[in-house]
Amino acid sequence: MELIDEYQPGSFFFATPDHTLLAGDPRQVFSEKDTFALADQVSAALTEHGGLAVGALPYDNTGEAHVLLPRTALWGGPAKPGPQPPFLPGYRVSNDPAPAEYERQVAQALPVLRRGDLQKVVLARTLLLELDAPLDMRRMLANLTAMNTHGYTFAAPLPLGTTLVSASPEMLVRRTGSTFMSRPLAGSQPRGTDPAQDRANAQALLASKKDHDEHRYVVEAEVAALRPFCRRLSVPGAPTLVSTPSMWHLCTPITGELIDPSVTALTLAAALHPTPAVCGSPTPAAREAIAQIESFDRGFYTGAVGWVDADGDGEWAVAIRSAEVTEQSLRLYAGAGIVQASSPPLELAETSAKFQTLLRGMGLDLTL
Ligand SMILES: C=C(O[C@H]1C=CC=C(C(=O)O)[C@@H]1O)C(=O)O
Repeated sequence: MELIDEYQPGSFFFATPDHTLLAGDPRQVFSEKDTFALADQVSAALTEHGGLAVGALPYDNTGEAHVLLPRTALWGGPAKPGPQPPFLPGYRVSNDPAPAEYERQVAQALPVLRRGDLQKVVLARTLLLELDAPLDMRRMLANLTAMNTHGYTFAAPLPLGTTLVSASPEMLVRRTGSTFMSRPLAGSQPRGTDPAQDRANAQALLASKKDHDEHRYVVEAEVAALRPFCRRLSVPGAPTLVSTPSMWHLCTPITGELIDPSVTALTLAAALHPTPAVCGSPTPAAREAIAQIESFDRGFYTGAVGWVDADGDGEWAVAIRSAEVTEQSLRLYAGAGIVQASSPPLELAETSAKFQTLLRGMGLDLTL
């Protein structure tokens, strides 16, 4: 019996390569916008009630969080559902912004990057799938989990009754006792269609100065955010390659030991979020550029989803490769880090490749 079989709309589902968590029936909901204050409120409630808290942080610190204290929380081993037979009803697809408009938005950021006020900005686009009949979320989650054995697959309930579904490859932070880990990703190439092309794409990524620049800003920002909490911080000198079924990425696994072991996983997530993997560098200028250039509200896309327990342990994933799902629609999101050397058509292609994670999870073979 898989925990995923117990999934009901409104449940919180969080699968990692190590375990599966299914939680529901909230006794309390926290919506505090200031994530450090949120972390303190959640810790106080966990001290009183025990157990754990689960939920989602939005991308922007002007949006409300949605963190719950569930009455029920079931843990299982790694989820191993089989791939599902086709389950998607008929659908219509539309882009927001249109692909040419996204290229124009990337081009709009380039002069600002060249002036040097901004080193990197992550710009996103969305794809709306309107369905002819209700979506079977449980089968979609099962299919995503089956295809995404090395990353996170989650479904987090959101304030207005929608659900954030994701097959994210990126760990924001995992705390176990006084030690923690973060695995920032930035710098990407699509997987190749044959083994030779796939290897060539991986080698091109390893050799790309533009992608190493994109990656370096994330590592530098994470180190600056984490150092005040750390007795020891270990950061490899160069990133390594990691892959998902759709993408290659550059990854730097950062580990550390806390000075104060009462600092929780949620406080560490608050300190890190939003990293330049989803926002940019420096953060205030990137935030401003995103607000000016992007034409939609990110909501919980590029936020963080995870759990924290009464001991302060927990794990938070970056909410990318995600979609906001209603009963009969999915809005998929994909972004790309833009730096001085970016080219609008290549960034458009990168976001199209990133959409494939969820599209394939739905059993769709769509050329974008
Ligand atoms: C913002 C996204 O990906 C981030 C994570 C990995 C690689 C990225 C990149 O190479 O641009 C992005 O920083 C997304 O998938 O929507």
